[in-house]
Amino acid sequence: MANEQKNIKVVVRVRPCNQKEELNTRSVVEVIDRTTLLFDPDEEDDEFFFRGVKQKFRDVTKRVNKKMSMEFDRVFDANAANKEIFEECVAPLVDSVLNGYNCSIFAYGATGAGKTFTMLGNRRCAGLMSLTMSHLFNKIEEQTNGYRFDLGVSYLEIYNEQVMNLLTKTGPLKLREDAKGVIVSGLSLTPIYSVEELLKLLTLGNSNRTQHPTDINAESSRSHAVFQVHVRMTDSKTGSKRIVKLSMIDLAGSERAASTKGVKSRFKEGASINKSLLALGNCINKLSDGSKHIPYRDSNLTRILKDSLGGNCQTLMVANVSMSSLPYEDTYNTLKYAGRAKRIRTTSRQNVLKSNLPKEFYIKKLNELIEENDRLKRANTDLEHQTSKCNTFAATECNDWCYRINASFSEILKTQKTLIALQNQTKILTWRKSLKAIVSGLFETFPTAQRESLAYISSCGDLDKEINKLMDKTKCVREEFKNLYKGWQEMQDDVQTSQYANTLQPCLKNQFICLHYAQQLLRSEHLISTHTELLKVIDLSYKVIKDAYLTKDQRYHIEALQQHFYVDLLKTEDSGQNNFDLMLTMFGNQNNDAFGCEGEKFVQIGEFAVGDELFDLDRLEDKTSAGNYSAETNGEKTNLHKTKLLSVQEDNVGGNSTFLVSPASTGSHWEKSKALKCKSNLVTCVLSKELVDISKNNKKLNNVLLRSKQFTHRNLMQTVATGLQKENRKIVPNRVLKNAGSRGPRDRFSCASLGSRQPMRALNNNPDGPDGPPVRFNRATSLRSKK
Ligand SMILES: Nc1ncnc2c1ncn2[C@@H]1O[C@H](COP(=O)(O)OP(=O)(O)OP(=O)(O)O)[C@@H](O)[C@H]1O
Repeated sequence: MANEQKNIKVVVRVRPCNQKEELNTRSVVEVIDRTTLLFDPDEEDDEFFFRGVKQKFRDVTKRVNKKMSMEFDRVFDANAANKEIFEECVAPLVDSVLNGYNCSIFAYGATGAGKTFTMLGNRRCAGLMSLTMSHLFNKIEEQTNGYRFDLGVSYLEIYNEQVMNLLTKTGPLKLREDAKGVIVSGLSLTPIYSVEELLKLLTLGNSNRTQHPTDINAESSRSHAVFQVHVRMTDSKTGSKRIVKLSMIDLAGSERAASTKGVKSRFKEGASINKSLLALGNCINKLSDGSKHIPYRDSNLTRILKDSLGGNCQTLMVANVSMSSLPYEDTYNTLKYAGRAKRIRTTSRQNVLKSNLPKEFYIKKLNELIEENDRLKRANTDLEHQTSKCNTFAATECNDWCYRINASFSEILKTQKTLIALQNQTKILTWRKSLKAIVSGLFETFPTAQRESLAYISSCGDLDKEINKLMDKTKCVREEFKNLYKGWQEMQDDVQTSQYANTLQPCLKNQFICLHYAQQLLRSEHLISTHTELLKVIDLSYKVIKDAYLTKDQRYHIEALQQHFYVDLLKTEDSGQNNFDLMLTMFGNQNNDAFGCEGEKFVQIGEFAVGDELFDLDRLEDKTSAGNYSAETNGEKTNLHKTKLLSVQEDNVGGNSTFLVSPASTGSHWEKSKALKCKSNLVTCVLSKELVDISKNNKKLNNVLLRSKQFTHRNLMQTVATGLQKENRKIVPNRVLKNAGSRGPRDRFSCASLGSRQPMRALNNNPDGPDGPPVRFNRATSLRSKK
């Protein structure tokens, strides 16, 4: 067991002046801070006057102030209460007692300095003894370390060098010394079980204590009182015991012989007290000097305090002083001794009392300990196993993160799908609304188109109401979407700060890519649905126009167009784009007032504000185009206004229509194929049955024309003309004019002029224009060829 070397802890307690001291005295102790005091400081009114004149120098007849600064473990000023001293200085000693260390607390000081007040207190204020015992009992009750506690107390006084038992009022008792220390012969311990019992014993002992009034203290204790608590701690497992001693000593106050006032018994008392205190002072001096021989045997007081001062003990000395200048010398001596006592070192060690148990007990104990050791080894293995599982735990935690990310993204995905579907639906309905307006316009312009128009209008229903409904829903879903996005961002932040950030980043990235592809998919679905809607409208418009507006001839041509390419065209994969072009070809090329709308207006029917979708949803709809719908091909936007391949222009009400090829198609493969189709249309029109019946050669001629690589208006007309001439020549050569260089009435190829039965002369009158020769078809020729 390690020995613990410690200095005696010395605290100074300054008591306030009593009534007597308050008059004509000054304070000789000034507390500077918690550990420092100044003894005999300068007086404030230390001024010296000579013949009424203030002198620079002091009164030489006056004593010089000591102004001694002294340091202690703690200095309590006149305002300090017993409880404060207890909590700061004594309570830690109680803990030491329960840990097996002997402890002593003794109050030192001159008579009337406040020793008894500190140790015993009074009716209003409990002293250190009762406070300590209460605390000790409380601590014992709290103890759960398998010890059983037995307490016994003794209360002695040393009066005139005689040791008396204050509890039994017996004595004098003899002191004996053995290897364990000083023993009071015939002293029996009184067992106690509660604080109340203890306080009763203390009161009893105090009442038995010798007290006599002195000059300074009316209730001066004329004896040294030693209160000892013996604590026996028994380990309930091993049966080992330890006995610890807590001593609390209230010393008698030193006094001058003069204060005995010549009373013999008081004089003897005082001499005895002074002798014992002198012995105590000597012991303190020797101990602090480190002397080997300590004169403990000089008095019974020092014999009893032997253990507390220089033995196996943790000691607290409370040096009591008055702040008054009356007991100046006593205060000085007390402080001087206290300062010396501070240097004393005690060696304390834990007290253990081995019990005389039989060998079998230790064998049994050893076996138990071996078992315990095995059990702890197993527990250790379990713990190691659990530690290795921590990695599994990390994996589980990481999985939880992944699950959270997946859940969050699937929610976003779902909501995004709903949101885009709602937007698409709204867009389609907005289209429909605009188309309804157009169809209504058609209906006004062409009353004959009533049936188709009305059917369409009635099929549309209350679009405004439906659109509003959808927009409300969209608003809600968008809000939901925003919240989800916010949650996602928070989760992303959490991921960044988590310890699995590196592992989870790819997971986040993957989910984001998935989201992006889902957007693309929805986008194409959206385009398909809008194309389908557009097809419907084209079809309807076509019917309306055909029935209401075109002449018989034109209707025939349109039908032919429809038969030969329009229907096929609609079936092709890129039908959306082509139909759109066709639509514009038919209606949007030039301002067509007849339809009650402009091409541009027509294009804008898809106007729809997309809004501020998240996750780059805004890319799905180009905001810069202000929501104008336009079909896209490979991400390349086609300008619908410029895609004009073929236009139908009204020539006259009588049915003479002119078909012309727009010079717009050059460049890309797609554009060329469009041009080719237009050429094909034209050729089909030119060779239509009504104009010239060359059915047998129709296919052949058709091929010839289509092989032509010249797409210009002029070249195409030339090719057609030449081709027809050749065909005519083959059939009836002499009836077809070789010189087909004359121009038509207009600067373009006129099917109408071919169809009408105008005299050839009239046609030939026209000089050759830059656009090529006019071609004449002789109906009679064609009829003959048929035969
Ligand atoms: N800190 C204090 N605050 C207030 N009063 C005090 C204080 N200390 C002592 N007194 C009072 O001073 C008087 C003397 O105190 P006390 O009896 O404790 O002195 P003592 O040192 O025990 O003297 P003696 O050695 O003669 O027994 C008592 O009336 C006590 O109430």
